[in-house]
Amino acid sequence: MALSANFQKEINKTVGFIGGGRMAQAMTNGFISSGLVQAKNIYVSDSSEQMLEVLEGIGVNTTKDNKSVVEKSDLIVIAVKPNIVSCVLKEVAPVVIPEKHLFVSIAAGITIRSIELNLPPGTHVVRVMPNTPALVQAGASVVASGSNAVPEDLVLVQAMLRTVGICDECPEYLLDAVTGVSGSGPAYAFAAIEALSDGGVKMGLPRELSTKLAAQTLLGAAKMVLETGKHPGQLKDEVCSPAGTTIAAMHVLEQNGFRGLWMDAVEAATLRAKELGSINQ
Ligand SMILES: NC(=O)C1=CN([C@@H]2O[C@H](COP(=O)(O)OP(=O)(O)OC[C@H]3O[C@@H](n4cnc5c(N)ncnc54)[C@H](OP(=O)(O)O)[C@@H]3O)[C@@H](O)[C@H]2O)C=CC1
Ligand SMILES: O=C(O)[C@@H]1CCC=N1
Repeated sequence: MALSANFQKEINKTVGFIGGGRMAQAMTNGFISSGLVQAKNIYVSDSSEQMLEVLEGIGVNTTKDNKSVVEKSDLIVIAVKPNIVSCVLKEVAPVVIPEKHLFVSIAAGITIRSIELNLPPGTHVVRVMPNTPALVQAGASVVASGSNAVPEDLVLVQAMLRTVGICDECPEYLLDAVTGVSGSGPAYAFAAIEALSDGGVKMGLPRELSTKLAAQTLLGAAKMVLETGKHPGQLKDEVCSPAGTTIAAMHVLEQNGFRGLWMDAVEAATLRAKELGSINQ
């Protein structure tokens, strides 16, 4: 399985983003650099002047007018915070043409049902949980189909997301758990890299070297899991020499609840996604 995406043929669609923050920028940069969509065919709206300036630097079309993004786009990504999704959908609903537009929501926790209820009947909706490594074409996304979406919609959205990483499909009820693993997961990995680097600095390594070694080590380990198909436990065993250095370190990690901590973290993020869905109908 490929860790990162390949260059793709350009799609003949205009793509809109409502909300031009961190995730929209990761996706637009990924789409443009993979050759999937030209910057001139991307329309982004954001309420922040500062954000619009950053987006102009990428070369995409920018505006403060959410409705004009819908009018100019075939596919519209809803990339605002979960608590304002319904407000934004109500605002643009009058200009939505159900036979033309495909709505793609990346908002954590927000259900397809609540999105569909805020749009004209029959509007095609796909819900996605992406992650920020899309910026460097090493993203992980999972898609779930709305009740009016047709197979071609899912094929299109998956093809787009595969230009910025891997993309799988699952039933919607699993998307909150996906959020807990891969949506929020980059933050856990960044914290792990920082902590590994701190350990190196504590033992005398210069910071720059220590961070580089920590990041490359997580990247290499992740590549081995994806490319060898071996169970991560087996790969871990292959590093642990009898009475060696690694098993001594693993003992410390296990004594301090390392695995339980990561599982608790995924559970907390999943439950928070469910909560966001129930309070933002
Ligand atoms: N960041 C991540 O790693 C991931 C995020 N997501 C989801 O993506 C969505 C966006 O997250 P993220 O990119 O981090 O958020 P950001 O806050 O970085 O971006 C959202 C942007 O939308 C702007 N905005 C606020 N109100 C409006 C409005 N009415 N119309 C247009 N734009 C508006 C915000 O401006 P202002 O700041 O001025 O309010 C901000 O610039 C969320 O729903 C999140 O759950 C999903 C996967 C991963
Ligand atoms: O923290 C959040 O709510 C968003 C969703 C997944 C990653 N970031």
